[in-house]
Amino acid sequence: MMRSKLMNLVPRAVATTSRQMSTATKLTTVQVDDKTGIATLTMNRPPVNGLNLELLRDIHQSIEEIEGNKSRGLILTSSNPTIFSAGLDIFEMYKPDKERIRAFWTALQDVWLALYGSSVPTAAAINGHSPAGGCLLATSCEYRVMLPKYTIGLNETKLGIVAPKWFMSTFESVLPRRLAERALNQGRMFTTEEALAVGLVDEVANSKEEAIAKCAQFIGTFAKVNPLARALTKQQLRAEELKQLEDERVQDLEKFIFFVNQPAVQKGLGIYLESLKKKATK
Ligand SMILES: CC/C=C\C/C=C\C/C=C\CCC/C=C/C(=O)SCCNC(=O)CCNC(=O)[C@H](O)C(C)(C)COP(=O)(O)OP(=O)(O)OC[C@H]1O[C@@H](n2cnc3c(N)ncnc32)[C@H](O)[C@@H]1OP(=O)(O)O
Repeated sequence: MMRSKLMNLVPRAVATTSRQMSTATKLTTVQVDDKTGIATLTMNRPPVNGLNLELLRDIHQSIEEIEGNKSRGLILTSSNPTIFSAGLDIFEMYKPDKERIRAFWTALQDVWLALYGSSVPTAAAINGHSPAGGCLLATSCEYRVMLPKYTIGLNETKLGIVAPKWFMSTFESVLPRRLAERALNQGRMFTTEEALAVGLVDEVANSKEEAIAKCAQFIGTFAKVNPLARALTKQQLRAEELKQLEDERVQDLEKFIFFVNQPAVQKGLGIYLESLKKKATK
């Protein structure tokens, strides 16, 4: 897979406008800035960018498109003004349909393999809350810029569920081990300011536009670096985690199906969904 991605590393021609590359997908858009050659992938599934099967498939398709169109980098962001992504759509896991939940988890694996293993430089413009699966997407990128007064983290234990190993190793690739372990066990959500202090995000910006500009600046730092050497370096650094999931995809899926169907887990998810609804009616 990486071999074919590496074939795409010939720099693209530089023009002066911005083009919408993909409108075929409904829940994501890809906009390539023809001046910088950087693609912005925007998630657009109201109300909270809950990662359901369709959104995950569209994100995957958009990443593949960006890999294929010789973009110089990928910036992941959201069209929602206050939420980057609320993480996995809990309705996919609560009283799940037998076939659909398999497709759902497989699509999540696809997205992570494509994003974490992307051959192009990646950055997240985190323009809102980013719990759980939202945090997974952000930490799969190489750089993070976040807006003030939001939260980010892996809060799974608070929901009575367990973040899979690859969620944890992604988190741990950003945070020091001791801090990552404590935060995972606590299900801790970090405010923007706390996330900056511990290095969970790299910079804070005051608007989405500024966040995207800072992400573009980060991607620009590779302008004078040989793209093949950069991609191979990234690939080697991330190879172990990628290989682990590639090798254990089926077992990972079965473990998820077994775990999520446990009565205690279903009960916990039901209670959590109720608490979200109650919050909305307060
Ligand atoms: C031994 C075991 C070994 C291995 C384990 C194997 C397998 C592991 C098994 C499972 C692992 C799963 C990993 C899970 C990852 C996840 O991502 S779980 C999802 C976690 N997400 C959250 O907890 C976020 C919850 N949402 C919020 O905190 C807030 O909604 C928000 C901060 C994102 C936004 O707040 P507001 O702007 O105030 O919006 P509302 O809260 O009013 O929400 C609007 C609307 O959206 C619904 N909603 C919110 N989040 C979700 C969601 N994640 N899924 C589905 N629906 C969601 C919310 O209920 C509101 O709905 P309505 O009331 O308008 O109908």
